[in-house]
Amino acid sequence: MNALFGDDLLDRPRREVAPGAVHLPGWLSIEQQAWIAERFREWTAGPVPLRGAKIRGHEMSVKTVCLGWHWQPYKYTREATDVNGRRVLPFPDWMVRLGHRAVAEAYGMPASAADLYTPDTALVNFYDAEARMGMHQDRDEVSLEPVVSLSIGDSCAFRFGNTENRGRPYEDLSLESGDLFVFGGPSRLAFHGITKVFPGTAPTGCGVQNGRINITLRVTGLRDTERREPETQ
Ligand SMILES: O=C(O)CCC(=O)C(=O)O
Ligand SMILES: [Fe+2]
Repeated sequence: MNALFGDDLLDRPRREVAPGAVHLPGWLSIEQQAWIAERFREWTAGPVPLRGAKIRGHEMSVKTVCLGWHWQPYKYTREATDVNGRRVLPFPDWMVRLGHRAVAEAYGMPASAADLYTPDTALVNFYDAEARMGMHQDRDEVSLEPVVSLSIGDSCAFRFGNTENRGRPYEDLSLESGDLFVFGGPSRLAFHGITKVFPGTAPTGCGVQNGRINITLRVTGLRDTERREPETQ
């Protein structure tokens, strides 16, 4: 019943968690979630596979595949130089549109203003029941445009902290399948992490039976530096 009539959303209103950080529960419909989960299977088929990035020699428990630009600690490149050297898949147009809508709705902006938000990379994370992500800042981007985060599958405990350090003050909130979380402005460099995934909580029909997909859309602020061949006259 909950999934059908959205009763759970009555207990989970949209909320500004901190200045510039907005949680919109149940933002994606179950059909949109299932459609994105299908795309996830295509992205993981290559050219670059899902992999745990290595941080100071330790492989992350969260597995990631990127679109547009490939992220590795602590840089973005077009080719996955720490995986197989292949260029990552392009950033899809529908994700640019989704990013516009997300920013417009989170900040109550007219759609025309949100059009200026042009994400060019997505980090697509997969969490199994044991995966966690330690407290960190998203700071490998040159741009300080907002980060748009979408969740599909199992629920998790998301810790959203302050911009100074990994410790308190922070708030623990639950991110569930279909939720949108946008953090920008004064919260853009807030520390955040995933402390737990709750197995068996993915709603029927979301396209993920076990585990959690998280997609963060970002603006790298980078430009390709390789010189193009001059056009022949
Ligand atoms: O899984 C999440 O909700 C957060 C992911 C994240 O913080 C990141 O990819 O940098
Ligand atoms: Fe992050």
